[in-house]
Amino acid sequence: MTNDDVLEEFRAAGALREGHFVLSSGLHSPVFLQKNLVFMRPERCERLCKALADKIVATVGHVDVAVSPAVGGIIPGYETARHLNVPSIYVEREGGGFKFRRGFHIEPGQKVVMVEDIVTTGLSSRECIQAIKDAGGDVVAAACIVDRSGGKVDVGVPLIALASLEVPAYPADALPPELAAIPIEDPGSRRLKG
Ligand SMILES: O=P(O)(O)OC[C@H]1O[C@H](OP(=O)(O)OP(=O)(O)O)[C@H](O)[C@@H]1O
Ligand SMILES: O=C(O)c1cc(=O)[nH]c(=O)[nH]1
Ligand SMILES: [Mg+2]
Repeated sequence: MTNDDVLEEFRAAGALREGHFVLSSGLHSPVFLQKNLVFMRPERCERLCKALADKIVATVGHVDVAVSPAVGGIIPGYETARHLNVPSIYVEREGGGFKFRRGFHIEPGQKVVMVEDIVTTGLSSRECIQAIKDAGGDVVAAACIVDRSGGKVDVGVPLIALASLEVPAYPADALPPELAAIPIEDPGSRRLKG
């Protein structure tokens, strides 16, 4: 799948949103990829994740397990694991950091691919990779559907992105005036309170 093919799945699902969004990292952006509107269609999710699984195998060969960061990573992690024919587990936020819960665990030395939905600064990916390493896993690669950094982020392991885009994102104190004039949406789960 090309970058355009991937973007077309987002466009056709109404998932390429324009406005004023605060991202998981705290950066502000005029564009948001509302991946859930893509993943809610099993056939779209399957096309993207099969292509991602093929790219993972072509890049690093066999892995033992796929691990994703909740919430956004769970569905693409599961679907990618299905095409890799490996188990799919996830970490979730507890007291700020990512933790394995629900009986999920890593066998010592297992080869892990960390599967994210969207990468912007790579912060969530790095946090997830650290949790996998702390649990004894050997993280051979990270993978994502869209890398919004255009290949610039460093997550400490090779990052396999199905599509790579450069999307503008600004610190809160450096907003262009046309963005500052639009009301803010905060669509992610990082700042959700119980
Ligand atoms: O590369 P980063 O700067 O970390 O940004 C990308 C992360 O942001 C989103 O998650 P978010 O924390 O918004 O919650 P969600 O998974 O529930 O959407 C997305 O799912 C990635 O995990
Ligand atoms: O950086 C993010 O939080 C982010 C960006 C994006 O386009 N989509 C998303 O789900 N998260
Ligand atoms: Mg996420």
